[in-house]
Amino acid sequence: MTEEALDLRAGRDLVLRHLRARWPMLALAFSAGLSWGLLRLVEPYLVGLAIDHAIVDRDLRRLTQYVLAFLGVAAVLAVCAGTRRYWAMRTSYRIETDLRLELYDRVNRLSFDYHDRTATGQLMSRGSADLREIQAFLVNIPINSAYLLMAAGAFVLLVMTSLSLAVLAMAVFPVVTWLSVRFFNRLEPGTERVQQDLADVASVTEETIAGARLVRAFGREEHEVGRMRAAADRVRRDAMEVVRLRTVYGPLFLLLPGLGQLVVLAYGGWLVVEGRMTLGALVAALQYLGMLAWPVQSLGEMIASGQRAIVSAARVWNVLKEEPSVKERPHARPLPPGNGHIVFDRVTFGYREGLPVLREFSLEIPAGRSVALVGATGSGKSTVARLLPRFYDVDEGRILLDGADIRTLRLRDLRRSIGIVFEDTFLFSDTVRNNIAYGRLEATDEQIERAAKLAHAHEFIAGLEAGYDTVVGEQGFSLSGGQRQRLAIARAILMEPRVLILDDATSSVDARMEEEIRNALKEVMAGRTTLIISHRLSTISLADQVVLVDGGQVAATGTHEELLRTSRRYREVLGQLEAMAS
Ligand SMILES: Nc1ncnc2c1ncn2[C@@H]1O[C@H](COP(=O)(O)OP(=O)(O)OP(=O)(O)O)[C@@H](O)[C@H]1O
Repeated sequence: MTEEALDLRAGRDLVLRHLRARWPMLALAFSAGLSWGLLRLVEPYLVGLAIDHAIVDRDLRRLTQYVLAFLGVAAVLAVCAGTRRYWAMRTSYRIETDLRLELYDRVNRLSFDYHDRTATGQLMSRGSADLREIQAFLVNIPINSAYLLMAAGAFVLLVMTSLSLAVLAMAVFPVVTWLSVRFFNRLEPGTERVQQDLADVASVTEETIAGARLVRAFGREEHEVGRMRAAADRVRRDAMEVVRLRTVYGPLFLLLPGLGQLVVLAYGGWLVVEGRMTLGALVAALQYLGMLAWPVQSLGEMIASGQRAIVSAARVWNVLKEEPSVKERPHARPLPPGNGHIVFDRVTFGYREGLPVLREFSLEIPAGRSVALVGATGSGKSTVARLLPRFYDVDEGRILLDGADIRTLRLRDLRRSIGIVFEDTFLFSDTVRNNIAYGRLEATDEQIERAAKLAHAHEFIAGLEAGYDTVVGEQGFSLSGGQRQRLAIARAILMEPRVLILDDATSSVDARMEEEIRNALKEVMAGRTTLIISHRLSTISLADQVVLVDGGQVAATGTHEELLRTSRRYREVLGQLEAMAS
């Protein structure tokens, strides 16, 4: 779906930075691995000695000595192999966790505009498939280095045994390496496509699960299954392409080194028969050659796995490098004292450059007063509300809270001072108590209950099967729209915010529920600066003042009755809202 630009160098640097940070573990894995690689070379040497100096000479005492020495080496090898594997695994999982936390920390800090333009499934795939790819490569670094060391040693020993034999036996290896590089160069784009396809499948899955209700409501199950079929088919097709490549090249990789062994057996056998080489040396040479085969043919795979890991790391880097567009200034101030006096001073703002939603928007809300923003759909009401907690920063003009430009304040202070109730209430799979206390974990049971009472939620909570301990949210008890909204109101007011924003907080409930929520709102709004955005007249009428937003500006202000009398546009907009509601 989305093709993103990848900075491979940055991906590599990211992996290196994490390897450096975990160097003690890595050093342990390497030392065990390298000891293993060197010791493996001793085994064929011992076998050669045993044949030439014990078996051929029929000396059983010596044979026993060689067997015991072989056993000793094998035991140390086993310990080294275990230690290498353990520390390689430990390092790779540690780095995967480090990266995952770094990624999650970043995602949690990014501003709204980032989430506006990034598909959730893509982000989820960064945290799963891509991190797995990196881990799979990391775990193989110490292991493959050990194999490479072993192969280099085997090569040297083979040359020392017989130069002509080594040259002949190695003749096939350039072919194997060439094939390997060719294979993995073709494999690489294929596996990259599969990775991207899997991210797309994750996107579709995430959307259909998150939007399950919508899918059912509109009877679009078949369409969604069709969408998944297309995405899943792409994975299958691209994965099969990779399988075809492996089917062709895999047997070649087995066959060619076998030819090398054949050459050694024939030419080396001749050398032994002619008495120009000992039998032990031939057996050792055959074993050295065997040790070379695997590392040489898997060289391409190592390179490809490294490339895949770097592509994945570059994708992860694309998230890590994002800077939140809304940032706290270096010497940000705490919140000044006050009761929530708000000024929008000639604010211009647009989500995209050159497309302003608000144009020189000016509005003053005295502390403790409530204002309802009314306007046609898409006129920018919610945008006004999103600017106050700095979900986005204004392009021009400024917003003052109790006299301070909000950009000079500590972000956390600012956001904690604003309670927001959105149109759809998100509940975590957790208890009612924890959902209410989400913004203030240290709140006592009494405080939570008081907030619930104010929000007219206490009664229904008390009626739930486990009261405040009932688990709600996706995996728990399902609450009605009105109940969810009242939990959201309780959650907002538990923060004792200076400013309360109700963004379409009553839109998803029926008239009777709205009545209940309205009663709750009346109490929590008393004496608190409140910004109401609603399509419902009854909710709008809760506000002291109504502001008509039109063309990105304040078109008129007054009480509901005043505007009804004086503003034709207000009457028009209300007409539209009513038409929509009915
Ligand atoms: N995240 C976003 N990215 C880009 N454009 C956006 C975004 N959110 C809103 N817009 C656009 O900004 C304009 C104002 O949107 P806003 O949500 O503020 O309107 P609203 O008055 O609250 O509408 P409604 O009454 O339908 O909720 C609309 O044209 C909308 O398409």
